[in-house]
Amino acid sequence: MKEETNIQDREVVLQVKDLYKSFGDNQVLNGFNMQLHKGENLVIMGKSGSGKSVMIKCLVGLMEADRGTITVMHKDITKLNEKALDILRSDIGFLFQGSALYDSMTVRENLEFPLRHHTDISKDAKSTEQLVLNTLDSVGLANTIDLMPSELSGGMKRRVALARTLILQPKIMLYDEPTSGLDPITSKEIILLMQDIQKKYNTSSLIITHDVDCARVISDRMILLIDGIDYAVGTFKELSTSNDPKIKAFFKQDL
Ligand SMILES: Nc1ncnc2c1ncn2[C@@H]1O[C@H](COP(=O)(O)OP(=O)(O)OP(=O)(O)O)[C@@H](O)[C@H]1O
Repeated sequence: MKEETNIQDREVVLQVKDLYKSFGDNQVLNGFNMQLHKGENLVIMGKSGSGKSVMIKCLVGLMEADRGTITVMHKDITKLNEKALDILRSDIGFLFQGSALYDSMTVRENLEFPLRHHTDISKDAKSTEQLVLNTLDSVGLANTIDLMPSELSGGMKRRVALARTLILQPKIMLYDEPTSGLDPITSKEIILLMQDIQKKYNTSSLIITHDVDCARVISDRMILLIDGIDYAVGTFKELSTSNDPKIKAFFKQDL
């Protein structure tokens, strides 16, 4: 008997099938497919303008696809009403490029903020404080609880933004360019933190990045979004050693 389950054999928590989206003559997604398995780190790479953000917006219901199906935790999101969609969204955590903190609030208040909309998690002041502290601790920043965002470095802000997302204990994490704008050392710290979090919370993560180093370190599997489709799917090793000119160019280019 095998000791470990193959990722591909695990439950599918997010699935995109045959997704199409165009803007006028600009056919951005042309039948894109994707499957994210439980506990998996799936990286999506694509050149600038290839449709990564469009895909992620369709995923979270911020944009309507022309055609195709999107299933999150076995539910077809196009068939859900707003209330059901809201419940489902609470299972999904986002760390987007611009996930800015609220500048006028302390770190503690920033983390308490999402809890207000999810009273099932926040019970009383004492347990809320403990939850805020524990979550900050998991990003290594428990000592910043009473600081203002202006007192934090760029990397620390990104960590606090991550903690603010984690406090709702999402099952799926969506990271859009988690290392953009950070220096190489801080980027590495964020990547290690993403790995720690995946282990601690057993989340499934979809990571959109241009950062080849980030992809190498974090991905269980990768998808290259080229010409609006899932042009290549495989491990970093498989794709980075491919002889296909389109894939090769991808790994050489500064995207
Ligand atoms: N609301 C919109 N209206 C019209 N065109 C759009 C809209 N949103 C995106 N596009 C177009 O869709 C294409 C893909 O854009 P998208 O933002 O998804 O690229 P991306 O892969 O995320 O790029 P980057 O890595 O630079 O963020 C682009 O040609 C863009 O101009």
